[in-house]
Amino acid sequence: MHLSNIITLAHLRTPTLYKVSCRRSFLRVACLCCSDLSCVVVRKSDNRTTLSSLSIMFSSTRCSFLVIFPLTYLLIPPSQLATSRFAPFPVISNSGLGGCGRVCDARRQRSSPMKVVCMTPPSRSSDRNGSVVLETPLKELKKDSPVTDVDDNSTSAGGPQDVYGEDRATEDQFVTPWSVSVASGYTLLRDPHFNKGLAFSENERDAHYLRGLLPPTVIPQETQVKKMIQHVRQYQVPLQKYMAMMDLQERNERLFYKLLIEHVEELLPIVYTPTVGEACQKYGSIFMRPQGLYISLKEKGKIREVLRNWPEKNIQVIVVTDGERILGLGDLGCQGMGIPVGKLSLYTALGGVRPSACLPITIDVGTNNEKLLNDELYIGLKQRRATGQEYAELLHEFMTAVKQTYGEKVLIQFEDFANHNAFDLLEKYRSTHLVFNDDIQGTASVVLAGLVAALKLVGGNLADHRFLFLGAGEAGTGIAELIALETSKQTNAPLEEVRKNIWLVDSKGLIVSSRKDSLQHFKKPWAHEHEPVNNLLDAVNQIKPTVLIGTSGQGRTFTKEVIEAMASINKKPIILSLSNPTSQSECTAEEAYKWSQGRAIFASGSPFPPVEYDGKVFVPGQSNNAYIFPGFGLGLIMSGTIRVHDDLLLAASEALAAQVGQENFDKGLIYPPFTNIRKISAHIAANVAAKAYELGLATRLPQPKDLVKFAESCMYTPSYRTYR
Ligand SMILES: O=C([O-])CC(=O)C(=O)O
Ligand SMILES: [Mg+2]
Repeated sequence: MHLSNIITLAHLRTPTLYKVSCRRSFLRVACLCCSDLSCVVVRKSDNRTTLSSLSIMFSSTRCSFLVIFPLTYLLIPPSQLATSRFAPFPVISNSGLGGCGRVCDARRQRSSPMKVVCMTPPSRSSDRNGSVVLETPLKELKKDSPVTDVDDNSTSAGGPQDVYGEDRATEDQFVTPWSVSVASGYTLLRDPHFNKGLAFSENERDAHYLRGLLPPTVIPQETQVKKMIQHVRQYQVPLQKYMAMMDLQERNERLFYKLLIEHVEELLPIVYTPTVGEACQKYGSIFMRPQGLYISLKEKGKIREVLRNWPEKNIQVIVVTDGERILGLGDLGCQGMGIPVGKLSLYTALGGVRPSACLPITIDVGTNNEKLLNDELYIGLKQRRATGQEYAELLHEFMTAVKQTYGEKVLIQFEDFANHNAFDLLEKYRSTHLVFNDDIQGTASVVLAGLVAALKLVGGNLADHRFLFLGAGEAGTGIAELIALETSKQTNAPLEEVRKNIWLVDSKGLIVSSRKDSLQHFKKPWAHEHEPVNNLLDAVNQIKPTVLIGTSGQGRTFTKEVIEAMASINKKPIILSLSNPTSQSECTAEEAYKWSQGRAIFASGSPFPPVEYDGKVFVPGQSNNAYIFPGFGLGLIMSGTIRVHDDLLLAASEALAAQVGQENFDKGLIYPPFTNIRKISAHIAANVAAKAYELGLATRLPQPKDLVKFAESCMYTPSYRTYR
């Protein structure tokens, strides 16, 4: 077990319950902050340990921090532990504490930027349960040696202080480079989780050894936000803005999220679609520091170990890609990492999931992108994609390892997998894991919400409309199925019947029954009786849709003729051009409004600026799954939901549609603005959780009375904490 896995830090002076991360029933609690050590063994129940009683025992010490060691760390059997109650713990020398030997003032009550690090994991072996027990060199801890034996100033080699046996090490002995430290001084300034830059107060500068490491001025976070937005705005090129934002995320996480939340409309297109697409394309050359976890074919058989290498243990959401279909840009291999990183930034900024609970993962099984294979700066495996059994085995090991490591309730969001794998993975794991495919299900949910809102502008029910899709992949068939499901619920008509109002065109033309035998399985439900039609324009003229939806990944495919045909059939044609990024959008907002003489109700996957046509300003909506997945995920997490059911997607959709106000409709909008996204996410989360409780899928009991308030109370806010 990795050291950071087994140590939980707690503040002694807060007499409450502490959640501890290990699964053993005995813990040894020791103070590592000062040499004035005490030590107790506590019994933990229900994964919580009462520390209130400990404050009495520690009141004689001057120290305000505890480190809790689970049993495995000390290698003492429970029987022995039970009898060695209050047995002392060997002192770890101040030098071993990396500056933590300073006595902390117990009277100060606030949070502390403390961390425990193991430079490399010690050698380990698996016990029967698959958990790992430390072997050496901690074996050399003299577990029976009383604290009173210890001479704090002793420097003699192999003395009581020499708990790691380092002084006696010779070249042929293995030594583990441990370091246990409070983040302070220079290290604190370079830790993005704790760094506050010039916002460190005078007191904090004194208490955390920051004097002289910062210029003398102290500024509040609000001023830092103002400064940073000016900094980002000075760049003309979106990719430069992206890099400035990533740089900030690496430097000062809370400032990054505060900036993103407060300027969400402006910065979403930078940290997310469309700029993130360009960042993925150029990832090799802009790559500075790794973000997220890379699991390649080289890690086959070792995925649990790879997961353990991630510094955070309490993971709630994983976004994973294999990079084969990044937005509409195709196979970007390992460089697809920008997508999970971007999606998870939105989980935090838009949905309020703690950054430390988010884990971006890229699975690298190679790439079929020749350009990348020949690029010396390519960061991934330089081989063609593994497929078939080899692919399935790696993915299965990954799915199993995730559940073993993080439990049943971790949400795994599949992102930007190619069609065949996306459908197969969702099908295979939906009954055993908490999985969600953003491109199939998230996109479907956001589009359904937009359509339900659009009905207020065009009239009628879903059943009165006729839908035509260009693109019959994940998004196209996912949206089609959710529309059919909702229509069937509203009308009580069988699913097969309502599907007949929904038509799809793929690269070979309209999907019709005569093509059924050669169709991929996910297209078959849409093969209706009709003569073959081999292009979109003819399909529009023959099917006469009221709604045209682009999910083709092909830019400029809604031509002037196509839009004009839609406008000649409908008074208010609904046109959704969903492919991302902007270059792949089926048409631009300007084209949609101009070619329909300002009559189109238009939304797109990537953002477009407002358009002036015939003296009127049209504000295009953004039909992007970013409206759904952060709130949807929050709803699952806060209710402890263990499986995703289609009704949860409908619940998310319904909640989003309900957030479109009259002032939005008046502007022709079918989505609310992103400025209110955290409020919107809280409503989505509440509706999703309510449905999960109704379906018996939620495990967090009892159900909170007011789910919207509960969702809001669960949300992370990026304001700075005050350090004691
Ligand atoms: O990332 C986005 O903007 C939406 C999405 O999931 C995709 O296009 O694959
Ligand atoms: Mg996607």
